[in-house]
Amino acid sequence: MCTSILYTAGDHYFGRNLDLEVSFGQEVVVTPRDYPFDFRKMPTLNHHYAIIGMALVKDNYPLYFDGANEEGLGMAGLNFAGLAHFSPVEDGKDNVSPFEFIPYVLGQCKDVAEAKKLLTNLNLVNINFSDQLQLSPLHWLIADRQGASIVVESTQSGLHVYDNPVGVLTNNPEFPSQMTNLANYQSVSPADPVNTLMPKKELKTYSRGLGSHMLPGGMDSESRFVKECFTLHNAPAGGSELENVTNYFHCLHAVEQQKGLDEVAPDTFEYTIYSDGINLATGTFYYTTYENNQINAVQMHNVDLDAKKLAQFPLVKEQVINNQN
Ligand SMILES: C[C@H](CCC(=O)NCC(=O)O)[C@H]1CC[C@H]2[C@@H]3[C@H](O)C[C@@H]4C[C@H](O)CC[C@]4(C)[C@H]3CC[C@]12C
Repeated sequence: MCTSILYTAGDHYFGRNLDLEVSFGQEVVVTPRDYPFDFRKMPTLNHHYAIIGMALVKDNYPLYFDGANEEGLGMAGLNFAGLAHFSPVEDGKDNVSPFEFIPYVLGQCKDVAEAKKLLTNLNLVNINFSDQLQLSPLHWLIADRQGASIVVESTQSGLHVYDNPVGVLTNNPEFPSQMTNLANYQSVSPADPVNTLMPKKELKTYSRGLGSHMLPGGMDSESRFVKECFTLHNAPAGGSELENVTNYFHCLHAVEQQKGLDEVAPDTFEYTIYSDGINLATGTFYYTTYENNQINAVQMHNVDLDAKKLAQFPLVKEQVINNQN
């Protein structure tokens, strides 16, 4: 499972938890402006916006899991198993495979409004990257540095682009169903509850935090969607980049999966392999890994964005303990 968010605190911060039982060997990858993006059915993009994000580089092709471009448009692919449907190539359509979708959008669009325009003739097609790396059943969260966000889902009933008023995406069910389910949790609150159960009787509160007693806490995607909406929309805005980044990672880590809690096969557990976030205004990309709670950063503009080669930063996976004596 995965969770992706857009946190607003002066600047906008975008990223995700990647929850899975196996690692693909992903790293932080910057694709400079003149690094050609070849597409199977669309013309090559020889010049495009530079992109920073988490990717697996295969045969010199950056297979992005999530990322953002130099204009502050971000995008993340999350599992949408059993519901994602990718079609055959159709003449007259913009035929793009899911593995090309992040470079296709981030390479050309500076904000959500431009992305929406680009998507009007899109057909997400069932073309594998290779026999070894077949299509993943994904849906996507796209967000920009003005705070707009949309969800893109390609299902049996066609391509759907939804405005996302909450800035959160997890996995199944479809986005509109997740939004409908939220209504069940409207009374969840950081404040003490008001006794509407028996208004004329006194009920003593026995604990702090009772306003969130009904908040779901399961690993499943519906529970994480509700929990993250509550966490994100009650998170304070910090007064500095350091405070904002700290708050941002608390929001993501609130729904992280620890090893041992989500068994996907006998004795095999999905866990939060990494959490990442980019300040969409400055291009600083931050991440933590399961093994290393320290926040690491790669600043996109410290890389030569006119270079000819990809810039690759292997993840720092070693735990760092600040020994005080
Ligand atoms: C499985 C995860 C999504 C995490 C998630 O939701 N997990 C588990 C669950 O819910 O079951 C997705 C997100 C991005 C995906 C990768 C990217 O799309 C890039 C690449 C695309 C190729 O078609 C397949 C491999 C490859 C490398 C994908 C493998 C599966 C990834 C890593």
